[in-house]
Amino acid sequence: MEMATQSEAQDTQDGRILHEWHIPLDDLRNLYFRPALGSGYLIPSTPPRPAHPPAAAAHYNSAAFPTYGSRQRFPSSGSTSSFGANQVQTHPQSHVQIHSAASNASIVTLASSASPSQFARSVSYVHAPPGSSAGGYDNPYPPTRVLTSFEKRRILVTGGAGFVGSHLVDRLMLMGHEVIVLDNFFTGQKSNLSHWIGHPNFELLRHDVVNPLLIEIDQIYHLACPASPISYQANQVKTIKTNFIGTLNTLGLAKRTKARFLLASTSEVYGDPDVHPQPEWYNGNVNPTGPRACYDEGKRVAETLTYGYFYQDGVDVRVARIFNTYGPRMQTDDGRVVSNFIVQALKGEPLTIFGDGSQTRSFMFIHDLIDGLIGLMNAEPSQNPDHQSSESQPPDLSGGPTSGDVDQPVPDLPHGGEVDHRSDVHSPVNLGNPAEFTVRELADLVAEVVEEVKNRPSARSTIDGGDDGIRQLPMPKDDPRQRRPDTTRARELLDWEPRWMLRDGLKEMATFYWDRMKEGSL
Ligand SMILES: O=C(O)[C@H]1O[C@H](OP(=O)(O)OP(=O)(O)OC[C@H]2O[C@@H](n3ccc(=O)[nH]c3=O)[C@H](O)[C@@H]2O)[C@H](O)[C@@H](O)[C@@H]1O
Repeated sequence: MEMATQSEAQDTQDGRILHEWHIPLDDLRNLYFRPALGSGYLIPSTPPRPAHPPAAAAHYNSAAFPTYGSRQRFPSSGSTSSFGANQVQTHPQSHVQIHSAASNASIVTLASSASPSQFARSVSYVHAPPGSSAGGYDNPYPPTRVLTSFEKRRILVTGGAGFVGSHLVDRLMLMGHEVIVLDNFFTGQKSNLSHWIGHPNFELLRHDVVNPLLIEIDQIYHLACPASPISYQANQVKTIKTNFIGTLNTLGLAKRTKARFLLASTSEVYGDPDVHPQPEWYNGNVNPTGPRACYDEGKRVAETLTYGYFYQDGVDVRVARIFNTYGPRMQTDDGRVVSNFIVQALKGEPLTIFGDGSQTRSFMFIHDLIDGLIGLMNAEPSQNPDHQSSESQPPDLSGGPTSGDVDQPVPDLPHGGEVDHRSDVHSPVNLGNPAEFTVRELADLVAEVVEEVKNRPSARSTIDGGDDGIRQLPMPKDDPRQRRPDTTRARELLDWEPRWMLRDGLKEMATFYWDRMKEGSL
């Protein structure tokens, strides 16, 4: 495919270092260009009855029931499933046996009570997305790297079932790490991660970060918080609580376990900026009482807490300020502009432009963001004395870091001037694509790309809502007029630059939604 060729060529031709987190694009695509569990349908089927059903509940186990441990044919799905390689052992008296099976199928057997007669009434479901074969692989999981115990990290991703979180989890799993996902499923979805469920390196916890959690962990990516304006404004108090109490709890966990902590902050900390493009030293222009304040101020206090734990307790912290990001797995009703426009264009509906469409944003494709996040988490301060600039020397901190784990305290970010960022891994880092577009330009590009994806002569001509297929709606309050990251720091510190052009990323995302439309789930 055109995009794969381009991206792969960039990997090898732009002269930049390939890190262990640069996974081949096709391996990543395998995880989202397929029907997710949860987007298909359930096919009832009847498992073969055992020749000699056990007489008592205590004998209900996988040894007594060959169904659970051997190859089995499910006539209704017409395919052969192999569950032996991926058996889940539950307590013998458990009412539910769950077998993660092939990459796109699983069986859930409900034995409503432990008696032979009731077993006869038990029902099995093969979960088979349309067009899939239910099972068929001995190892149902995508191949992951094998790491030594020295290299392998136990990594917590809060909000790991969401759009950004699930792509991060994919990458960390493919890299061979052990990943624990924590999500309250307010905006996250289990189907984003269904391909990992049952994998020995993977654990999914339904847990809200506003409650403390006691686990052992090496690294924490703290992503938990709805990011779309309609989601975070739906319950403003909860949004603030998530950012404040949730971050407090997660930092407490980092402190106790001495884990490295990365906060997913946001470009929204700059508010409606009066400095353009936005460098990290810019302190922003946020309305503390407006409708966006719960998120903007929530993330600002999350940053403040992060540096409180850094200075006071020596927690090894990283802060990524993430600019507008898009890609496959964004929920279709997410409400953000890219998902709205693509879904509207695919459905032949008018694209809803808020205001006159002259406001600007800089859109980053999800794979670029994940490169940046993992790069930042693993960045170490440069040991090269040439890189130790005076600005990045530790300021005089009475009562500064108390732990020897921390390499350098956060300097005050200098306003302009010559700075060498390579020695300062702790200060905030902008992650965004500096290519800036008006919302109107985005609408035009989306219409073109969707036309290509649908392979129709003119998608735009099929969009209702006036001559140009646009419906103009009022501008939301406090909506930033312009936004573009200054990415100098990310480039110098992480050797990171976005590689995905907007057109290519939009095509990838439109193809993802188009597949969902064809399978009937959109
Ligand atoms: O996508 C993101 O990463 C960011 O999305 C939002 O920030 P915002 O820039 O307001 O994102 P959108 O809701 O996608 O809006 C972008 C622009 O498009 C406009 N828009 C949005 C939706 C739509 O249907 N039409 C439309 O014109 C909005 O008014 C805004 O000017 C969140 O507040 C951020 O936390 C998040 O980081």
